[in-house]
Amino acid sequence: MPSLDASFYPLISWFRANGGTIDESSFGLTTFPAEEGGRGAVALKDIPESQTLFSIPRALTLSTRTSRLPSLFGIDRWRKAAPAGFGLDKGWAGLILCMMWEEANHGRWAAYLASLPSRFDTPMFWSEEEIAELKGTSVVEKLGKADAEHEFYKKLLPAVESRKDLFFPHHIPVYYTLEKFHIHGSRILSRSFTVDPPASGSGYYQDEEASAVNGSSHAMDVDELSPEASHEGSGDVDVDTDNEDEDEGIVSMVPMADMLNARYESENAKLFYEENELKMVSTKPIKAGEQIFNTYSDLPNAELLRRYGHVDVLPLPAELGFATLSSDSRGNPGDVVELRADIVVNVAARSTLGKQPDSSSATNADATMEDLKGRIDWWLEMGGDDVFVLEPPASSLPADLISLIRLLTDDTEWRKAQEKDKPPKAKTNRNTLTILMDVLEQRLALYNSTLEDDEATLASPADLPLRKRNALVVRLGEKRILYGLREKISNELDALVSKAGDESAGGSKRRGEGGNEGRTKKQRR
Ligand SMILES: C[S@@+](CC[C@H](N)C(=O)[O-])C[C@H]1O[C@@H](n2cnc3c(N)ncnc32)[C@H](O)[C@@H]1O
Repeated sequence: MPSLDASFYPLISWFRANGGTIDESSFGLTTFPAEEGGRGAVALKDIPESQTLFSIPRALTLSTRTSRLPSLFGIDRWRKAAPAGFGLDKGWAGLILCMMWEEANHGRWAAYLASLPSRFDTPMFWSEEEIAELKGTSVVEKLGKADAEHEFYKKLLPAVESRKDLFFPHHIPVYYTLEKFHIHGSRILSRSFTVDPPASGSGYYQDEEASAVNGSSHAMDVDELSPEASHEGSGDVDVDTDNEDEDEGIVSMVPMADMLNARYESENAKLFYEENELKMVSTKPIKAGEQIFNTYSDLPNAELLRRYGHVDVLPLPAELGFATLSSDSRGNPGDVVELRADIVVNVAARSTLGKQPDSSSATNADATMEDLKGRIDWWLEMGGDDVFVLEPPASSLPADLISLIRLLTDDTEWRKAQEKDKPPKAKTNRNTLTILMDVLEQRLALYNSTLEDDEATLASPADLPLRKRNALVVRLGEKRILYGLREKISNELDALVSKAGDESAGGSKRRGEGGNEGRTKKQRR
């Protein structure tokens, strides 16, 4: 069993002194090896299902509702957009400012904030060279570093500078810096929960008197637990979390609940809420010595890395169809690949031009692009997506991707779609599959390395730094899906070709199975 670590005592004693309760005979904090999450929670004895491991008074969660700052600042100026106010109830700037202020003034959450990490392995903190390792993955586009800096300079700093009585000038270079903004933002991204308000609707912004009351637990005897508070897996720095509505869930830091690590399909505890407190409850029996996990909805590695700074590496079930060239087939079974529609449009344009007698003419190219632009605008107007999610090969291909390919490459389908006001059905034929193969090649071309390269690097990981290794694991997972899909589509094409051969030998050729394009053999990346 992992040893219990005295470094957790300040957090635990602060938690208990402020009304938190812990079943200390069952629940302990400890430090696991880094690849198992580092600091985390452990079962000290066999725990049955539905046992409360600890409880947190709502008043001890840290949010713009529980911090005194918004009411001291003035709710109107906090909420109103510039120039009348600072729009601090939108996004995470308000919560970040509360965290900065509580830290600067050694407020109620000082011991909790001091216990949180200040160093992160999320790509937000990576160097350019490290970020380059992620080229081709969806992580790069979603970093949101520029948006975060904009929030800091345009919203948070002006609010700070407007109130010298609340934000002392000598605190500014220490607590209200861009670096601190990123640190608190990353703490929110990796640890916060969205907590619904109590049914009574009380406790919106705290006034001074209310928050002066220590957050003692008014434990209620409630047999039935309400739905769980959701882990803030969904939030982004740039997501608009409009907290105007008092019924809406609010992004909150939840001490103790955020000490639990996550692992694919390993969740054994969940956070539930009652009127006055939140409770972490076991959702299955946990054996003494096992880690207690609260998992954020089995995310793919790209998202785990972007939000939390870690990746899951587990055996990949063969039936999911991930391609592997080596004997080591480990990764995250929940991986997916994002595919942008512009790749599909470019491949469709090439295919259309290729069929024209004078494919090199600039006039033809312009006309083709103009036509495709009309089709894609129509697609978006009809609510079509501009990013598709490719799942492991055992799952079916996204129906909307097939539909878009038909819309872009088949004039009859395009005409029918407009007549019926409905995108084409997701039926595959030789033409769609050939285009899909090309799309997969183009998607693979976005990476700097091949599956072979990555597997070879991972096979000799001796001095692979953690960030490089995590980037490689993300790339590898995505490529294993793309290679697997390419194999699957190639087999489907082969089957169609031989079926068409048989039928033409037998004299009957089915409609729709004999596109003009021959199948082009691509060089494997
Ligand atoms: C909610 S906190 C859990 C407590 C955290 N381990 C700590 O030391 O404070 C989430 C963070 O823990 C780490 N983590 C969680 N699950 C992990 C896992 N399976 N492998 C590696 N790190 C993990 C990541 O750094 C993540 O951002």
